[in-house]
Amino acid sequence: MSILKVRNLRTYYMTRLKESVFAVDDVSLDLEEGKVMGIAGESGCGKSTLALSLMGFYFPPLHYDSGSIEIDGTNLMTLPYEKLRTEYLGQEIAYIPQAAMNALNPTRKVIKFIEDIMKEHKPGIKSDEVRKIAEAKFEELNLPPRVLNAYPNELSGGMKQRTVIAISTILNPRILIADEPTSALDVTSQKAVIKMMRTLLDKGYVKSMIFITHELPLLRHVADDIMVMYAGEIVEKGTSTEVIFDSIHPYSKALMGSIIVPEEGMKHAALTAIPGAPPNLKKVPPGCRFKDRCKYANEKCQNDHIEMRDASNNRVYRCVFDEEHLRKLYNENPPSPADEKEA
Ligand SMILES: Nc1ncnc2c1ncn2[C@@H]1O[C@H](COP(=O)(O)OP(=O)(O)OP(=O)(O)O)[C@@H](O)[C@H]1O
Repeated sequence: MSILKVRNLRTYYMTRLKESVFAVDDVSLDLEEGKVMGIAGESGCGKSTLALSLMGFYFPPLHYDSGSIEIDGTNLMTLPYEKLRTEYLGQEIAYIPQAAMNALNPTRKVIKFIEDIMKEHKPGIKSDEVRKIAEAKFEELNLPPRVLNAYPNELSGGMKQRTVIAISTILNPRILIADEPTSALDVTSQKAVIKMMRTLLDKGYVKSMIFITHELPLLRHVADDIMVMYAGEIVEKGTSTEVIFDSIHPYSKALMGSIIVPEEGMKHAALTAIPGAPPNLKKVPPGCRFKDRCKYANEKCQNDHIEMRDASNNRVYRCVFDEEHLRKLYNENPPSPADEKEA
């Protein structure tokens, strides 16, 4: 069953020079109950903007253009912001922004952040009741209760990030959107964060999750399904195993080839940089947005807007070539470092 249903969402930044930057362009997705959806793409592809847009955070310079965001059939875009804030945000859908752990006010104890959230949503709740709920939740999540009395800068990076996740999910939101929750952490802390996020799902505190990262391979341990984003658009959707080990779109392939730390099952893959940079979204080029970096691009890729197309196993991707042709291209001319297209 789909908890979150997004259709043809378009959102944009209006710059001071009155230029529109469509950072989320015609994005559709279905988030199923019990599932983790990974969103991967290079920096600047629109992942964080998608997260902000899903939360209804339309504050200048970010604006809504068109499309729908439905939770259980209610289109969030039709709700007054106050209703969205009090009835949906934090309870139905919660968001952990990038680098949230470094944004905690260092002069307040952890329990105070939890009190603020709980008192906002349950006016009249007593402080000792908040503490009881927080202690029980922290125990379930394997966080020592002493953390509640700590100041943020008394915690290690990994512990601080797990604490931020515990604070953000104190109201048991059905959908959790985590933006790069493991970046800037060492491998051990990354694993602890991922384990905790799995615990939140397994224990039913959170029903579904969106996990945003620029490290596509990391999603192998986290996500059930993956969407790859490029220049504001989704370019491929499939199960985690399919997208990681058998990607169809040339960009997903390139992203997988550019991993720095080879992991189990990928150790023999050649390391390739993706030449060039994503296009400037102020002036989106016609045709395929990846064409200038794609070694397989030809004249078909130059002009028309490229639509999503179906592939085997209910997968979808955005390319002029059909799946069979792409696989043939990969066989004949593998995406290898030796013949990278010049930027
Ligand atoms: N305040 C802003 N005003 C104008 N353009 C913006 C603004 N914030 C982001 N953008 C542009 O929107 C596009 C998408 O940015 P976004 O931060 O969503 O990408 P991202 O994939 O999350 O990257 P990162 O991983 O670096 O956060 C980029 O082209 C970026 O330059």
